[in-house]
Order: sequence, then C-alpha cells, then structure tokens
Amino acid sequence: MGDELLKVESLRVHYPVRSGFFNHVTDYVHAVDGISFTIQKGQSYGVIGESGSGKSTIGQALVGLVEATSGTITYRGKDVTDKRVRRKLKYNKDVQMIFQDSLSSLNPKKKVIDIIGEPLRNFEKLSRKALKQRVLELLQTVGLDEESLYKYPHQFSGGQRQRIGVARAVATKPKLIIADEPVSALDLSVQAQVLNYMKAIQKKYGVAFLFISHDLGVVYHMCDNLAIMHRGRFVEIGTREDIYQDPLHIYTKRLLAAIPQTDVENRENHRKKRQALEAEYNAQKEDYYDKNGRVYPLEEVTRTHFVALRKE
Ligand SMILES: Nc1ncnc2c1ncn2[C@@H]1O[C@H](COP(=O)(O)OP(=O)(O)OP(=O)(O)O)[C@@H](O)[C@H]1O
Repeated sequence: MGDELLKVESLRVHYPVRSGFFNHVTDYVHAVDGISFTIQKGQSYGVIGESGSGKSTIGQALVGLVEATSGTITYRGKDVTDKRVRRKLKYNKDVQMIFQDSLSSLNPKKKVIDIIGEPLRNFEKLSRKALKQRVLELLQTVGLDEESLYKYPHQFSGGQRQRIGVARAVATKPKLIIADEPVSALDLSVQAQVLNYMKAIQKKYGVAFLFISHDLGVVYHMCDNLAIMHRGRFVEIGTREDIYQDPLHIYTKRLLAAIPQTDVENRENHRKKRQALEAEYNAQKEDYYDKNGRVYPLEEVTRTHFVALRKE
C-alpha cells in the first residue's frame, strides 16, 4: 500500500432521469463512468475537465454526498462507500471540502469564530479559550487577523471568504481536502493569492489535496499528478510534466490551448493553434470516441502516463 491515502477503483455514478406522468426512471446520466485513481499521502491530485464532464460528482461521491452506483473508494485499506465504515474511521473528520461559492457555503448568520470553531467543537473537546486560540492560529495561517474573529462572511471580500473556507477545512487536521473549483469565482490576481495560501497549508500540515477545476492554467503550480476528465471518464492521466509538456489526447491539448494568454504578441499564433486543434478534433473524432460516442479505455504510454485513444 505504501503511502497510499485514497484509492478509487472503477467508480461509477449514474443519475436517474425521470419523466412522464408517473415520474418513472426512463434513462440514466452516466456522470462518472468507471474511473480509477490513487492519491498518496500529502500529494496534490488534479481532476480537470469542462463543465458537465463529471468532476464535481467525483468529489461528492468521495464525501458521501452522492451514492456510488458501483466501484470502490478505499481509505486506509477500508471501503468507505459504506456509511458505517466512514463513521468508524472518522472519515468525515479526515476528509474535508472547499467549495467554489464561499458566500453560500459559509453560514451567513454565524461569525467567523463559530464558522471555523464548529468542526473543532464537533470533533475535539476544547475550552472556549483554547478554541479561540486555535481559530486565531488558523486565521493567521491564511493571512487574516484577530479582528476577523467576530465578523460575518458578508463583511469580507471573495478572496478573504475563500481563505476562511480554507481555514475551516483545515481545522480538523484532515488528511485530504477536496477543493472543488476553489478559485473560479475570484479575480485572476486574487486566485493566485488564495492558491498560495493553500500551498502553504499543504506544506504546514502535510495534507493531500484533490483539486477539481475546469482550468489547466489554475492548477499548474498545485498538482503533482493530473487526470483529464471528459464525458464521465478519464481521457489522460499523468504527472504534471506528462500533461503540460507532452499532452497526447486532443481534449487535453484543447484544455491547454484554452488557458488565457497574457502575452499580447503571441495571441495571434495562439488563436491559429486553437483553430488547427478544433479542425483536427472535428476531422478525427473516431480516434477519440467509439461508435457509441464513449471515450476509449486508458492505455499505458509510460509508467506514469496513460491515454485513451483508439487502438490501431
Ligand atoms: N443530481 C443530479 N441528477 C441528474 N443529473 C445530474 C445531477 N448532478 C449532476 N448531473 C449531471 O451529471 C453530469 C456531470 O455533472 P457534474 O456536476 O459532476 O459535472 P462537472 O464537470 O462538475 O460540471 P460543473 O463544473 O458545471 O459542475 C452533468 O451532465 C450533469 O447535468
């Protein structure tokens, strides 16, 4: 098992689609359709894909917000798809989530001391004084001061609120934080700042991260390993170098080409490159999807790099 923290095998989440007068199940959305990956202790893993590819559903299945249709999620050697096992392992303490929308994920009626203090109260017995001290330390780790303790979420900027979300997620000293589009709602300059705090937290607490994002640019500095998700499946898996230096699947190349360019001189070249990629994608669809429109199974290219392409 080595330093393995969480292992996902052949995970499927199919949502029923109901219709008609009797509201019968008439079909299923294959939101997650047979994916496998492993997160090592203290590692950062990225799942990247466009809207609707199924990435949020993975995060929700990992914390039990949606039920897996099939497959296993193994944490410390135990299958945590079973609620009772999760409880026994204190999985809900060890695995925390950060959401995109901090305004709705932080209780607007509570002060920061109570928002961050809540998970501490649930999992640890601390005196009021010790609790305040712990919340203060956590706030300082994300660059916020003592004055923040007694303010409400709406009294902060979006970036500050997201930092409060990070402090709350790390309060229980989790082993894994699932960050679902944690900076998508923020301005570019603020994104970098929040990501830097996350990196600092990872270093300080040795916590592993699962980053879920639609933007390969955002996760570049954050992830050791990445999975590119499309139509409920992984189309490419690799290390940061594999994915950014040697992308093999056209969908990965398209995501890379979608990273906003700050270099004005290069913009025209970049536009042409994107056009060429779109033409290639449209002309060679059968290289990427089988006759039912499903992504092919992953094949090994190197020990770390896997891609889903039609076999010759
Ligand atoms: N509760 C649900 N019932 C039915 N279908 C759902 C449900 N939740 C998600 N879906 C569908 O499952 C697919 C994957 O959704 P998911 O939210 O996981 O994708 P995503 O990649 O995270 O996209 P986004 O970034 O837009 O949230 C989509 O087609 C979505 O419409």
